[in-house]
Amino acid sequence: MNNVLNFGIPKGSLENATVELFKKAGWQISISSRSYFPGVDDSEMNCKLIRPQEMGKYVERGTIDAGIAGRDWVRENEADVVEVCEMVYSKVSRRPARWVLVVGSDSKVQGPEDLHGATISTELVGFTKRYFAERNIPVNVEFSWGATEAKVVDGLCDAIVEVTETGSTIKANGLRIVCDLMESVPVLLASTSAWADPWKREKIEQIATLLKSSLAAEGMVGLKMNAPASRIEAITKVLPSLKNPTISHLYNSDWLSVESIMSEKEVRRVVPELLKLGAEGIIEYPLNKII
Ligand SMILES: Nc1ncnc2c1ncn2[C@@H]1O[C@H](COP(=O)(O)OP(=O)(O)OP(=O)(O)O)[C@@H](O)[C@H]1O
Ligand SMILES: O=P(O)(O)OC[C@H]1O[C@H](OP(=O)(O)OP(=O)(O)O)[C@H](O)[C@@H]1O
Ligand SMILES: [Mg+2]
Repeated sequence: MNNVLNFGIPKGSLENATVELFKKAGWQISISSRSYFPGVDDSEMNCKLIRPQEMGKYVERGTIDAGIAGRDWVRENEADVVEVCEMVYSKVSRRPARWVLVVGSDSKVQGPEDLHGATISTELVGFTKRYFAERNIPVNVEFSWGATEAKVVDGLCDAIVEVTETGSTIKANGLRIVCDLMESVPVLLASTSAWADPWKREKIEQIATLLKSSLAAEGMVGLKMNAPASRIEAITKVLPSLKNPTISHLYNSDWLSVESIMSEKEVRRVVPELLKLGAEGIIEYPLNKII
């Protein structure tokens, strides 16, 4: 029988971004409506959609070998799992999600200490309780099933602890962020038993490497050009690179070929300088992965 890795894809906010990232990494995951068992074009993998709030629990038990979930929920559940790597992406951006303390715009609260005796509504109850207990601020923390922002608008609570990415929900409800409590990024988790199994560990590491290298390549490009040998010192000085630019000789010529990897944003600054220094035949190409 083939070796198979049981892998959890986070259902909900991180679902589409995770599937897109796997696509860049070389795996086609297809999710059909109402089915919790996505197809994947890898006979060594079985995928299952699991809520990020429960991923840690199932990975800890070994029900699934590995999976991706926000670090916020892994910590909340104090799951005993191996954190293989972190990846910086959220629902719509490549930034961490932020858990923030939020109040109504007319609230006088300026810091957590002003919430002495207050009622705080949140989905992340354990973390919030620990946060205030560590600061000796007595508060009443209530579990929220969602639409949490509405509760502080309505006066159902004094403050909320909520996750934010773009800030649009907080803004749309006219709320104010008091302070940041925690940042969270998706993490690749493995069960201790899968990590101890040489085949599964290698498979998980392969997935981690390819997902991370796909993220690393985003916004990066390669730039290649011909340069007169006499100007090579000046040209390499203006070229950003991962390590050092690659330089090779053009056949039967005293010109050199120079190649370098850089952020796409740097290209518009670098190209005019390269032209002034005598570079010719400049080409820019996209990158799929940086390993
Ligand atoms: N824009 C975002 N909104 C909410 N959670 C996000 C966002 N970006 C990343 N996350 C992460 O996604 C995980 C929460 O996923 P979940 O699917 O529960 O989000 P949700 O939008 O609250 O789901 P639901 O639609 O069921 O309320 C957390 O780990 C959180 O840090
Ligand atoms: O900062 P933003 O980009 O606006 O994203 C954050 C919002 O997205 C999530 O809401 P969700 O869609 O899960 O609704 P819910 O409150 O009903 O869970 C989260 O709970 C915030 O409300
Ligand atoms: Mg939600």
